[in-house]
Amino acid sequence: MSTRIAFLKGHGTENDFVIVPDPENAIDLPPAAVAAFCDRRAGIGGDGLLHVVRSAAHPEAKEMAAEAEWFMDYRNGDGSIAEMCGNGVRVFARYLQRAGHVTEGDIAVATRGGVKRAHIAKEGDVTVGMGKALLPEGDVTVSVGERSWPARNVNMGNPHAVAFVDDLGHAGDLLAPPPVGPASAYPDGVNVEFVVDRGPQHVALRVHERGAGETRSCGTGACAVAVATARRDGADPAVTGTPATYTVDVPGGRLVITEQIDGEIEMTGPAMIVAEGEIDAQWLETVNP
Ligand SMILES: N[C@@H](CCC[C@H](N)C(=O)O)C(=O)O
Repeated sequence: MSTRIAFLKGHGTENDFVIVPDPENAIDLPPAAVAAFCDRRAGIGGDGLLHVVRSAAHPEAKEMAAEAEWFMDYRNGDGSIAEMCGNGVRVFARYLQRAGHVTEGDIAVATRGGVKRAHIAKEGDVTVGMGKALLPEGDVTVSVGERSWPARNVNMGNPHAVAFVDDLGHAGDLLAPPPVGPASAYPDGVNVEFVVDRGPQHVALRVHERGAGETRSCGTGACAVAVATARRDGADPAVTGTPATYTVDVPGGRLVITEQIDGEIEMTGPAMIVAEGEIDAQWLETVNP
């Protein structure tokens, strides 16, 4: 691993990320190094890591290079790879703007879940086109201790189980991944959202993220929740011919999600960069000798 690595720290509704700019994909980032960077006590700390690479320089993104110059090589805090990260895309767009790679307005970002388009607003919010939700058939159940709930299986590029509960406290401490069944519904693991109503088209959630634990927000999770809640409410924009907008409160703030009549989902919320620095070379040696 190179001995001088610059990093930044950013968050979107307190879903926080270590950002590692590496345009030419020259930095070796094995899972153990990612986990060390994201460690909140012995590292920098983050729910995940945004490896910023030119699409043309990354084997998984080359084919998207004509459409999107930059690839978000997203890693969960435990070092595992995920297909998509909604808050991550917003923070990624904010980073590209801050670094001067793009200006305010519309930009494209390559992700493992395809090319996403983000709009950077003057006021500070970033809106991202999240694509369409898939709602696989089949009953899913989420359990915490003695309680269990039926859940909705929603795929936003990454897998989610959305459970409506009476009280977010019923989700308990969420120190461990809540069991979700049947396991065959989620061969690669799952992100779990617990949801309560707050008012008309307004809900609140808690989330246990695959590869990160309980986090303060999850953008793909908020989209999954908005779609699951809309269907529960009998609102399917493709059928009603009216877009459905839901406000989703997360422990770290608020996201606004709109599903258009063609099924395309847009998510709007804040995205900030909070710090930048350089990884200490000696520490790096202990992480990845
Ligand atoms: N926090 C993210 C989701 C990150 C990936 C997730 N943990 C997974 O493994 O699928 C978001 O904002 O969407």
